[in-house]
Amino acid sequence: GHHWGYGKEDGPSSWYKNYPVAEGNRQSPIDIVPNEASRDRDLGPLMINYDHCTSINISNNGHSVVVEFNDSDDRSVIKGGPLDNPYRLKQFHFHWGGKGHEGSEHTVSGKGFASELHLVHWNAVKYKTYGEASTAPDGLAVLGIFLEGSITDFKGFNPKCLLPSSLHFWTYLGSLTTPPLHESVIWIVLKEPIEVSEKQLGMLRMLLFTEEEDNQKMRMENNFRPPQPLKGRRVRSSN
Ligand SMILES: CCN[C@H]1CN(CCOCC)S(=O)(=O)c2sc(S(N)(=O)=O)cc21
Ligand SMILES: [Zn+2]
Repeated sequence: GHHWGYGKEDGPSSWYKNYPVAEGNRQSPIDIVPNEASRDRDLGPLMINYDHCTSINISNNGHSVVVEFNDSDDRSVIKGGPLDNPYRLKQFHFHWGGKGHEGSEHTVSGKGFASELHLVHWNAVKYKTYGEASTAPDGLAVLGIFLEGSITDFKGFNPKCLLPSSLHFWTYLGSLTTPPLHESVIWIVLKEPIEVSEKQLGMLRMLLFTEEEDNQKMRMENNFRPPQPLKGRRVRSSN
């Protein structure tokens, strides 16, 4: 398929050439401005159940580090909040920068975080396969969690213990933040960041881009798309 990346030639500002939806009306990420978000009474609490999540593998897909889960049943689901159905956990991955407060995809009043964790879920009630859901306007729900650098521990990759204490969130209708940029994502961004140690962030930064076919190695960092135009969308806030 079309090769894309985060470099000068193949990065976010050139994705529109092969993926015209990059200039669509519900692109992600966005800059979230808290006092412009509307508090919505009928946004119920988010319900996250990862107790029996079963990870299958961890891989470097050349764009991020991805942990895949068994999504053959409803054992790991997210529901409530803006969602009309339970959405099944499929994978999680990270976006990060080379230093400091650059690296997250969403920003809050222009402020970025060192990294952003995306837990990707799909609507298995309405769609038969993940692929089908990934192109439907209500097919995916991605939970975004900001990571900021400080010296604490985070215990491995069990998503349950990657969640902050508060599940207060912002939500809006958006897209995948990488090609194919499908406008199929209900975004749920938690307000409270989790803290990871510089050591862990360093580990993320150490990951190399490794593409089987091309042998030149690029450092995998700054794998984030900048905020996209809101185009009149409403951002809602949980109570
Ligand atoms: C590098 C490609 N990243 C894609 C791969 N998938 C999309 C295509 O799937 C078709 C079956 S995905 O649904 O796993 C997904 S979610 C996000 S993000 N950053 O918006 O959370 C990007 C991507
Ligand atoms: Zn992502």
